[in-house]
Amino acid sequence: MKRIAILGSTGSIGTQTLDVVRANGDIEVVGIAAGRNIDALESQIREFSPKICGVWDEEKAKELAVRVADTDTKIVSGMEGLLEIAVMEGYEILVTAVVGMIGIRPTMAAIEAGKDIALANKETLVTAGHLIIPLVKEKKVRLLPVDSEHSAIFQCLNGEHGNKIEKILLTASGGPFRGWTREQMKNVQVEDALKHPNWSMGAKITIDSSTMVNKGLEVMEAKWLFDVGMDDVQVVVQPKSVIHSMVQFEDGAVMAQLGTPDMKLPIQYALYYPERRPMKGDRLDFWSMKEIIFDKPDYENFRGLALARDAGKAGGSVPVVFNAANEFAVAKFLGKKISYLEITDMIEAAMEHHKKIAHPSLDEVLDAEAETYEFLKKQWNF
Ligand SMILES: NC(=O)C1=CN([C@@H]2O[C@H](COP(=O)(O)OP(=O)(O)OC[C@H]3O[C@@H](n4cnc5c(N)ncnc54)[C@H](OP(=O)(O)O)[C@@H]3O)[C@@H](O)[C@H]2O)C=CC1
Ligand SMILES: CC(=O)[C@@H](O)[C@H](O)COP(=O)(O)O
Ligand SMILES: [Mn+2]
Repeated sequence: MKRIAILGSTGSIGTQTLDVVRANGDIEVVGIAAGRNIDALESQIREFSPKICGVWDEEKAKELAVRVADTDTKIVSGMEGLLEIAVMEGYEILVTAVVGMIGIRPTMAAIEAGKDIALANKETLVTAGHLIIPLVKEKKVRLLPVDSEHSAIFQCLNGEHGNKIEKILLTASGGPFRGWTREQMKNVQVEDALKHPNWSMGAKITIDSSTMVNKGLEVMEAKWLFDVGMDDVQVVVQPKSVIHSMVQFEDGAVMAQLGTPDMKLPIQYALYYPERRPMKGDRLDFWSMKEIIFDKPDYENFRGLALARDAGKAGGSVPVVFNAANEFAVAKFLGKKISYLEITDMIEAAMEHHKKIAHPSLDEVLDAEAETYEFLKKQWNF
């Protein structure tokens, strides 16, 4: 019996992780956590009987505790709650499926406690990769990628026994505005940007895919996971998301992982690695697909992708500012407080304003996040 804890159990990745648990029947879920959605948490408690459940919002945590008083699940709240789940005894894999930099501290605490990490949350690695990767090595735990492209790369590397990567070919759908100019994107509304061509995901990452900031974050994520330089990761637009990513080796061979757009595969692969378990669901039909189209990314109109490259190359605290500004801007866009193009305007302004710290400590990472929020609030009069 495997035992896991899931931070972000009510979200897109969290609920699909629970689907994988249901389908396999040999995983015990000992801890779950979410932000505010206590209706979903209550039904998860009743179905999976976790020992502990975290709710970020303190009031909601109190409400949930009353609702589930008839169960044995302990309810905790806030960051203390997330940390308590992360370090609890009696489980092996933490699924980090919360959205945003909030994932850094519990992920690091879990690694310190010797847990393997199934990592969906890319913001954690983008902003704290310089702290997390050495810690993973020191504690000898496994960092198992869940993000579809990184799972694909991980699968392509399986059995390569340390053969050197010449290049990572990171595929991108290009999002709903592929081929558009900035002029055409001026009046994009939230509802338009939430229509991803291939994947059904949470709101924040769906907006990130539309701006291609998601791909920028993923280039930095690949840099940390696979120990390559920013220029060793080539973004390849492949609109149907059939090829989830590829690895080119020094002899010119290219290995690719293909599949339907279903996150349950990378989630299951991470949970059972190195074993492949059977999985029901759609299969690719190459006869009806007929062709796979490729294109170059458009760095001029998708400024977020260009800014991500700059941030990744600058390193230190700059990716923190890139990511924090994007998290702030996307929340404002989803709340209909700023226009679509202001997302990248905010990222650019925050990066220009920031004075780089070469090797930020965890406190400096979190301070750079807070300072970015303060700067943008002031500049945009929030
Ligand atoms: N969805 C996907 O297919 C993919 C997602 N990812 C990455 O995985 C992560 C999760 O994405 P996704 O599942 O789409 O996001 P969702 O928005 O669907 O879910 C986010 C989850 O995090 C919880 N949460 C939010 N804030 C807090 C907090 N402060 N404390 C505790 N829990 C919190 C939410 O709880 P509540 O419901 O209460 O708000 C919810 O359970 C992101 O980093 C994303 O980039 C990567 C690849 C694919
Ligand atoms: C499912 C997943 O991993 C997402 O990150 C997805 O890849 C988004 O697609 P694009 O960013 O390529 O549009
Ligand atoms: Mn991805």
